[in-house]
Amino acid sequence: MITVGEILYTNVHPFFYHLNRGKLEHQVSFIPSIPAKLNDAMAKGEIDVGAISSFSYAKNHEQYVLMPNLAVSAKGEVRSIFLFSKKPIEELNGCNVALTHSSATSINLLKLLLKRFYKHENVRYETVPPVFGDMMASFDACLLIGDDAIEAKRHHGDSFYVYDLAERWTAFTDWPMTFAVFAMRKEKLLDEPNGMHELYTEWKESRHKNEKDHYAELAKTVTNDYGGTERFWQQYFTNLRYHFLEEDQRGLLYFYQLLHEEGFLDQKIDHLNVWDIKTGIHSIT
Ligand SMILES: C=C(O[C@@H]1C=C(C(=O)O)C=C[C@H]1O)C(=O)O
Repeated sequence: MITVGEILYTNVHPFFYHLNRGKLEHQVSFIPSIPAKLNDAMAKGEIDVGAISSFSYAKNHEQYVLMPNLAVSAKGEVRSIFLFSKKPIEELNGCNVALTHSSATSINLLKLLLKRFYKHENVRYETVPPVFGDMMASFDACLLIGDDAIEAKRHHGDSFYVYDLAERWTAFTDWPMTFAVFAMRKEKLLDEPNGMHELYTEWKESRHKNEKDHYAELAKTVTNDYGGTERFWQQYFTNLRYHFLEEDQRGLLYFYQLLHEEGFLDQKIDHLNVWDIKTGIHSIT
């Protein structure tokens, strides 16, 4: 049996929407949750495979192997990871910032951007539940991700300064940002290569079906479930990068390098361990 983490955010729907759950049922069980919980469960070995925060991969890379060519990345705007602020971002030194408890990558990306590129040495961060009203009642700014961020922007986007973190990252570095990667626990891959292969094929197939109709059907379903317009969701999915191309991988390694330089990541990560279906695990530098 393979235990699979399923992020409860719309941004990973392209991989899950057309999944043939009936076919996988006999060998796979799904655990739906927010990224931070799935990161922890995966680190503890309670989950064997799934999309996790790219930051969490860095922390536990010795235990993990990445599935090739699957990720959630953006070059420029991501449209679902926002810093909402009462002041312009340039003036946040000395301020209090609330961080959503559901993220790992974006909270570290925010800390990195503020320290490295805005030269803010003195920002106080607190991790709290993603409740926009509570966050803005007690803090100068707050970071939300996923559907929480989309909803807050929809309702409060005009009342605050709003910064898209991927847009900021690409503006400063020219690289894409990868928020989620598909990681497997190494020992499970060795035990169940066929089951992993089947899952991998299903995720790719689901993504392919969504790309084929330009996310039209998915956008319709998501609009019914979450509101917004079909046009918004179709553009949202089309804008995201789901193929973890070489440029995405290099951008991710650059992110890890800067995190290490600024003291947000103890380990120096200069390669990614990626599964090659034919030859086993190989290293990308
Ligand atoms: C694109 C997004 O990426 C998500 C952000 C994550 C993080 O910050 O740790 C983790 C998983 C991703 O699904 C989003 O939430 O909007």
